[in-house]
Amino acid sequence: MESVRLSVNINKIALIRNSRGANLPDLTQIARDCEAFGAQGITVHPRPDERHVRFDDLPLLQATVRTEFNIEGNPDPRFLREVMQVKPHQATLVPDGPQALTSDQGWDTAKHHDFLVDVVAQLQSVGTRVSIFVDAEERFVEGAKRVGADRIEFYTGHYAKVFPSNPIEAVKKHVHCAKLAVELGLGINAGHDLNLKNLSFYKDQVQGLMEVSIGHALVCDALYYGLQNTIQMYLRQLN
Ligand SMILES: CC(=O)[C@@H](O)[C@H](O)COP(=O)(O)O
Ligand SMILES: NCC(=O)COP(=O)(O)O
Repeated sequence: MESVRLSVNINKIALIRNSRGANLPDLTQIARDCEAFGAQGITVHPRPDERHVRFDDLPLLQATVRTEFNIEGNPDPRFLREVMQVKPHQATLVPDGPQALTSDQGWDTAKHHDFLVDVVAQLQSVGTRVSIFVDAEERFVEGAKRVGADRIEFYTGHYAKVFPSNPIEAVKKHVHCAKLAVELGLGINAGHDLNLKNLSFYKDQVQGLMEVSIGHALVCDALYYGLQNTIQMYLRQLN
């Protein structure tokens, strides 16, 4: 069985860089190093205020990343234009509003059906695989299939909150919806607040999981263990 791929989200590295205005740390070097340390993908999530990764980072990262480049975000006109120019391997559509502190829910794929059909088709027309960020609810998974997505990404923020007190309850809907996604022929990614404590349980329970994207906890762990060790520690959870 293939192991689950680790895509490192480097938004928080960009946040540090932006706090001083110069190019330290160098985001493209970080992406290169993450890959050299074992990351199987690089994820970024440009937001309208560009407080993390900026839109002008995207072409440089596309030229740098040798594994899989995944751009996440709300497909407003600017996001869609920039991502279609860059043509990453994967785009993950996330419904965050412009003021969102961080992602806190997935799409209502029925309510936004027509919009998503259009955006998914546009991105696929330039060769980009499209994943849709959803909560683990049957109706949202079915809706993702209906809009033509290639994959779903399960929002794992709620899982991460409940996991410490009740891991089985926390993962229940994900296990169920993953089976449905596999039946529907959708690939499965997952992310948000995954960490060294909750990752291996999630991976063991959720059959069909292909990829996780992890940023916040991984960057926090790297402050203590260093980036190379930390990436290896996350990879061990996935193998
Ligand atoms: C969709 C998702 O969960 C991630 O893209 C996350 O939102 C990134 O987090 P930050 O932008 O808060 O680092
Ligand atoms: N798609 C989730 C992601 O990229 C990272 O989320 P987090 O680990 O920063 O919470």
